[in-house]
Amino acid sequence: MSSQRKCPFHATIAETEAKLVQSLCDVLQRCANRALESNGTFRVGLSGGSLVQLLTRALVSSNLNTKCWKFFFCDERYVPDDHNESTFWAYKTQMLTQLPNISDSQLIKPNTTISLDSCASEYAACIRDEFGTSCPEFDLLLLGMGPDGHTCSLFPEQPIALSESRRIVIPIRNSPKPPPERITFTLPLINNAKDVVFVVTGASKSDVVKRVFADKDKNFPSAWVEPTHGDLTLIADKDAGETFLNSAYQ
Ligand SMILES: O=C(O)[C@H](O)[C@@H](O)[C@H](O)[C@H](O)COP(=O)(O)O
Repeated sequence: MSSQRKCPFHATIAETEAKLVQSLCDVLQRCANRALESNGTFRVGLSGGSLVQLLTRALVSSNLNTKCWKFFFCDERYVPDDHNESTFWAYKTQMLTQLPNISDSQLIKPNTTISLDSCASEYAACIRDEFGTSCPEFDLLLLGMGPDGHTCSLFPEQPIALSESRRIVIPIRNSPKPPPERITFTLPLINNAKDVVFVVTGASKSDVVKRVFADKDKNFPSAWVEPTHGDLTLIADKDAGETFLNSAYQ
């Protein structure tokens, strides 16, 4: 099952990790400049996994001024803030420790001390307040992708989450990847962003990168990411990008 992509699509398959980090720096610079010129704040959505280290490297190696940046979480595990499975905690302990100019208050995190449903709805309200609109438009979303084609906490086994059309953040109760309880951005919020960038590494993802970005195979949640008025970018290392590179794509 494949379909035509309507949004502009860019792909970078980086030969080395240094080049991948440089591509990420370039995206950050472009999106931050645009946001800061137009409204004085750069709002970016983060994902967990390998992105934590890659983004940290990108920011450490660049001289980007992050003073007016705000970081949100495209998904978060429903665990205490200082839990070793918390994505917030990963950024706090791995990124903020290396970037003292970024303060804790620039990480806008979900409240995982309340019920899971409230955590999701409160985070949605927080995002709507931040943007002053019911239809927030992130300047940039940085997404990862699992070998099963999941992104954020939208998993192939959970089609109802994928079909959410009203709420911008929802609770997830049966994530096949632990921990089972999470909150996640939904497609209406993801696809309203100005730029959505997947950062994907590792040979285990080579086939799925091709299935998602070349075949646009909707069996994989990542293939549903298609900004309605923004750009879609894939930044992959050569292991993850190999099968994609060898295929014809448009
Ligand atoms: O909450 C999670 O389980 C992770 O955030 C997860 O969704 C991650 O983003 C992808 O699995 C890609 O992870 P890697 O880049 O580490 O492979």
